[in-house]
Amino acid sequence: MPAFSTYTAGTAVSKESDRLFAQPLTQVPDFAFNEDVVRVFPDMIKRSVPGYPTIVENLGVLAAQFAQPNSVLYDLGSSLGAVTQALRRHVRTDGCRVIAVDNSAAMVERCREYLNGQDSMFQELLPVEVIEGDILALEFQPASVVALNFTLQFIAPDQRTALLSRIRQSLLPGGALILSEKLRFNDPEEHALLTDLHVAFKRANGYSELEIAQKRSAIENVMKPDSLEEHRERLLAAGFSKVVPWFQCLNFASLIALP
Ligand SMILES: C[S@@+](CC[C@H](N)C(=O)[O-])C[C@H]1O[C@@H](n2cnc3c(N)ncnc32)[C@H](O)[C@@H]1O
Ligand SMILES: O=C(O)C(=O)C[C@]1(C(=O)O)C=C[C@@H](O)C=C1
Repeated sequence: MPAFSTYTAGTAVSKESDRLFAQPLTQVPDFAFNEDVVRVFPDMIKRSVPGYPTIVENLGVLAAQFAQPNSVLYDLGSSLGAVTQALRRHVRTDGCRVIAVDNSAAMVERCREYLNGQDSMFQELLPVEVIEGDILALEFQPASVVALNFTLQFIAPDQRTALLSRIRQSLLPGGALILSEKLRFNDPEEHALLTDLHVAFKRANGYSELEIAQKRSAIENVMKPDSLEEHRERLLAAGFSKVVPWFQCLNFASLIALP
């Protein structure tokens, strides 16, 4: 029986602990957002990403400032819909609707269950459509808020500028892209210090040295972080006019990019 907790507004999400990398593996497979990850994802992301709950909740607060009447709010790489739920808690602008997109069938299936549960319990929530698909192939509608919460780092580096350009073109005046990412640092000492501190964060959250090492090798081929400078340059090259970091905890940060 899966364990459940009431996480947000009465919607039950799995509270199964992440033990995926606890046993020695003869060969560590590349990390994938599959059924096994979906089962433990709320626990995994909270224990792995410093500041994650603060980023998600405040993403809703920021979005409420940029939401324009009768526009779309995108949650790209929505996983189980944590950002979508924060948008629903905070955005009160007339006529807004959320489009959540993820290319993991397992994530999308579970996300729809959570959101349907919310819909049946509460009236007057922003309408949400959950699409199973590749954000690189998405036809964007005019949008006032686009959230990429720890998703761009999983997109092939040579595809990132084109995606951000298409997002920029879809953004309405007064809107914003909110981009959260793991960072790397050009200064080797700064990189080593913040990487060590991130390992200390994981250890303090109950991960063993084996779990930390096996997760690192699972993820290194599929997740390619950029530096803050690379993000800024790429966003400006994609047509954004201003890039404002609003949060950093160790090697994880979130930026506001204005059209
Ligand atoms: C770290 S998770 C995002 C976490 C989520 N935004 C949150 O705040 O809880 C990255 C997600 O991006 C999705 N993803 C990766 N590449 C994608 C793509 N090309 N199109 C759509 N979704 C993608 C993955 O399936 C995964 O669910
Ligand atoms: O850097 C790590 O070790 C991470 O686990 C980071 C990260 C992320 O930033 O998305 C990677 C995959 C998991 O989905 C959760 C967290």
